[in-house]
Amino acid sequence: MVTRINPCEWKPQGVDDLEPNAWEGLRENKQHAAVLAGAGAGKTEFLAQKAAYLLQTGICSDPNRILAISFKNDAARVLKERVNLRCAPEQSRRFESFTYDGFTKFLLDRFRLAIPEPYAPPPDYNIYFPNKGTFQEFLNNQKIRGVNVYQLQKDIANLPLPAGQHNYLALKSYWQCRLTSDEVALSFQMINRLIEYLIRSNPNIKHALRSTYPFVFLDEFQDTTSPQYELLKFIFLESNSLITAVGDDKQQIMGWAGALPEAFNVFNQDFGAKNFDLVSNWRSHPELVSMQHAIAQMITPGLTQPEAKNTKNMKGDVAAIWGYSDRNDEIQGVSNWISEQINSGTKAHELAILVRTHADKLEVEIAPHLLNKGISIRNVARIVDGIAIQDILTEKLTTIILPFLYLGVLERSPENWNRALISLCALEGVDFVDERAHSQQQDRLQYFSRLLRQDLSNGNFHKGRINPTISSILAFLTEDAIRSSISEYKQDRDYNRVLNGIVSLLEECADCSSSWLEALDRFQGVDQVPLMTIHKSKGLEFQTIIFFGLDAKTWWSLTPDNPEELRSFFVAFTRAKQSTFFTSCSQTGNPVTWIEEILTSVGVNKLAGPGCEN
Ligand SMILES: Nc1ncnc2c1ncn2[C@@H]1O[C@H](COP(=O)(O)OP(=O)(O)OP(=O)(O)O)[C@@H](O)[C@H]1O
Repeated sequence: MVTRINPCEWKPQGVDDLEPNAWEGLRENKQHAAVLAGAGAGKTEFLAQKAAYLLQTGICSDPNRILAISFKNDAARVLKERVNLRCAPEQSRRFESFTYDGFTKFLLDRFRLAIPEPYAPPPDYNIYFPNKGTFQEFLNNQKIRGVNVYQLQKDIANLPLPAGQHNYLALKSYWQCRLTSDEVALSFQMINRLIEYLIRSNPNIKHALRSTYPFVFLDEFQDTTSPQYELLKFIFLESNSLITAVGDDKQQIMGWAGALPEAFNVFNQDFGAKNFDLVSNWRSHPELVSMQHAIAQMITPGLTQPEAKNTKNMKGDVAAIWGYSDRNDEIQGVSNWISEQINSGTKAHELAILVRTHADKLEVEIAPHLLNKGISIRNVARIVDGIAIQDILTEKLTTIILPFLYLGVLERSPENWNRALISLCALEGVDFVDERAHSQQQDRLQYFSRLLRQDLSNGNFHKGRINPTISSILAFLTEDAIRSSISEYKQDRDYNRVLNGIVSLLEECADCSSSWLEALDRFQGVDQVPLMTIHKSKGLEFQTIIFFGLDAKTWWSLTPDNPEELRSFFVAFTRAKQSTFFTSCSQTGNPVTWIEEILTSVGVNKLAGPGCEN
């Protein structure tokens, strides 16, 4: 039996301390809480600590669970991992971390048959991502005239089912076509509506959710869409479940995708939440924090500057706009600068290149220059065998397989051992209080990792070994157990897509490595310069950020009256722990003068870019 910690004696793990407001927010378990904080304030860390607090003290006791909903797959995975590593397995298995779409899909797969007819989709439904063209095509095919495509798109996402009650033929017909076609495909917006209908029609499901999850965490709350928020409100308002919403209004960058305006105000009004403002910045050092604050003030005037907790550990400029007049000079100059940084000891994966859009175009331009210097770049959005690298890395199947591969390569690796054992016990349904069953699984793991080490000995380094080794891991864990416990993998197509992606990416990495360890590290992006769009960089952090293309053509919409774009700029700026650089090339576009002026006023100067100083 795991011993409970007295709440007064509980201490945070992995960090020395929390700031006073974070402590208060963590201990708040009588009222809903809204934790508002700037970039790098430790919002995600706060949720991981709060989960550990609730589970380890028994405030969230068996069989109750914590439901955590994050915005991105990797945020959901990181949160889950932190809780796994800090809590006993019996506790951490009661922490369920989903993305919003993952949560609604999980409910759909579980309760599909309870959706009133004719809305229950078949078990092998697909997920699809419609765009304007898809809706237009539908209207054309159905010969429906006079319907605005955008309005139809909005109504599908917002109007409750059954569709006929709105006396709106196009909407009803859209649902009918989708649900009766040979291959049923649903968007996540449609799944949201189906779940709302499911719960409205089955009050017992609502009660079950309320009693299963007395604690609900919402990360990056500022980007929750209206239908997502309405569904959560419908399930949890006026229940005993306590919601902790964390976020930062200044980082709302999903307005175009329907993010709820004034999300925190709406939440406060509906739920009467108590507010906790975090005032530290643990990520960046004081000079960078002051610079970031100038932009934060433009988004929300009157803000107090956060207290920077990180220290500066580098010489030279911490931020600058690097001016170029020629695109080749820009690419060459930045490549040389990156190479110098790596030669002086910076890890390649700590130097990230961000772009507003079209990471693939920049990859084509810059990758050969870096490769000439022995540096690899990783475009996290690149598709490998039908799936983006960033998605492969955050898939649950990857989190299960990877620790086993490391155990086959490393003689001792306690972290990977723990991760592998947690997966094994969870898949075998081992009760963690059953010490005998637990120790049997340890013996099995020990035996199997010995076999894996024979399989992956370096004399055996050949990419042809990857597929059979992964197959043997899956056979050991049994694919059936994996697929029945992870709702996303119920359908062959989804499961195979991920599995093929993992194998192909690992084979690709083995091609440029000289050992298994190098290939596995490479798979994870170690020693490669990450390249991504700002949207993909959300929630991440790096030592240095180089933002390519601060010019009026690339960033035509960065104007003083477009707050969403300014917030995107702010997100990019705040990813850096030590330094942030922007490139601006007159051959690509004119400078964004107004933002350059603001940056200059806080010490971010425009300089000749590396390589053209003379
Ligand atoms: N109490 C703490 N003590 C020391 N380090 C901390 C603490 N809280 C957070 N950190 C570290 O500070 C960094 C930023 O934390 P985190 O990512 O949780 O911030 P955030 O508020 O979610 O950031 P953002 O919204 O900008 O993505 C991380 O490296 C994290 O490990």
